[in-house]
Amino acid sequence: MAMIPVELAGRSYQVLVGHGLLDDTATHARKFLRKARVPVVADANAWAAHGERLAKSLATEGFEIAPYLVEPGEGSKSWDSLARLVDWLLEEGVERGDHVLALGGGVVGDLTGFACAILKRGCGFVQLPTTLLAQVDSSVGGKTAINTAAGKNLVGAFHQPSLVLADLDTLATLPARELRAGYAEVLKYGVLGDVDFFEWLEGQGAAVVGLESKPLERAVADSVAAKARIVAEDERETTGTRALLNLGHTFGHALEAETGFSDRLLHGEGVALGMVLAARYSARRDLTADGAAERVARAVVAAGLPAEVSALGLTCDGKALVAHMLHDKKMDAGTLPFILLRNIGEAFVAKDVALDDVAEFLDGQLSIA
Ligand SMILES: NC(=O)c1ccc[n+]([C@@H]2O[C@H](COP(=O)([O-])OP(=O)(O)OC[C@H]3O[C@@H](n4cnc5c(N)ncnc54)[C@H](O)[C@@H]3O)[C@@H](O)[C@H]2O)c1
Ligand SMILES: O=C(O)C(=O)C[C@@H](O)[C@H](O)[C@H](O)COP(=O)(O)O
Ligand SMILES: [Zn+2]
Repeated sequence: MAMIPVELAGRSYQVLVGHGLLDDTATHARKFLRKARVPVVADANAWAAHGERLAKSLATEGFEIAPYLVEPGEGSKSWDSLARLVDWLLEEGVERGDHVLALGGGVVGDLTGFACAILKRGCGFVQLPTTLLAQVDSSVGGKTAINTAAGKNLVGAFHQPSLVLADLDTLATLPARELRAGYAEVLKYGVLGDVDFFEWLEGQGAAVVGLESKPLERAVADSVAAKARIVAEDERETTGTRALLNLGHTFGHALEAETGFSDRLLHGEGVALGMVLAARYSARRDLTADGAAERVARAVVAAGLPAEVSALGLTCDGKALVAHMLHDKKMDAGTLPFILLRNIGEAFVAKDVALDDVAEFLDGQLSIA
């Protein structure tokens, strides 16, 4: 098992990565649970596959679960779901000093985290991530949010969990497409800041997605450690360091919006496409070393992820995608910073990108057969 600290003044916490952790939830989370009845917000699929193990673990320490099931899918990161969940937490009598457990992927983690951020001005929560994406990314770092009609994650809060238990065994029941989507965020850590990790993934990516124990544990633990370092340095994305974690997301979120936040394009797939677009756009501006962009694209394709936006069958043009980008939270006094590459492992924040140039670049990418 790996234990990775997220060091933040006054609210540091541990991320535990390993096998069988869900069976020991009661042991690890005990100090956060003050009442016999424990509210658990769970993705319905994660609950069906792993709820019993969680209930059994809590029962060994005398806890009883109050389950609240969330409908799977991005649609649950909505005002309606948030309102229903907050009402339920209030009915359950959750107090500020209590902790809520969130079992599931990034959708349940983001929704529950946000509900806990605003419930009575903030109660505690523990993340029990059950997707690869949630284990390597969304359960760590305290970004919580819902989507609105205008775009992705537009209403939310920074609210850190008190503990994260990433049980690798839960990934055994995850559909292959979801595993691949989560892998995009793993690859992201290599592309943005660690060429050695990227190279290791070029060799071991298939083993990671194939859930081979050792490579999987290393990939998850190294990803979490990379994220923990960045979050500790720039928790609220104010200095530019944390913005690097947004590599691929400016393009990716626009594609997610254009496809209606639906199963047509999963978040991780949008990130994979977005990373390739960011790399190619960097090449267009002569910023990157020769061949770097296509090397990123090859790593994406090798993992069974989409690398060509033209294959999505979108009918919009580049301008329409750029219009979605105007809602990006990185927007600053009318300028949209982009995360671009000098090389693999060397991402940086570019503040001099002209949006009509991006639209023109995207027109070309949309029509590549
Ligand atoms: N807060 C952050 O820092 C952050 C980081 C990255 C992504 N995100 C957000 O995370 C969301 C995507 O998360 P995700 O990829 O985990 O998707 P998800 O939460 O929708 O889960 C993916 C699918 O897997 C199912 N599932 C979950 N665990 C399972 C299991 N163990 N076995 C079988 N099925 C299981 C779910 O029901 C769902 O159908 C997006 O909304 C994205 O914006 C947030
Ligand atoms: O933690 C971060 O910071 C990230 O940017 C991680 C991303 O993978 C994640 O998708 C995040 O929710 C995107 O942030 P947003 O601020 O663009 O909504
Ligand atoms: Zn992401």
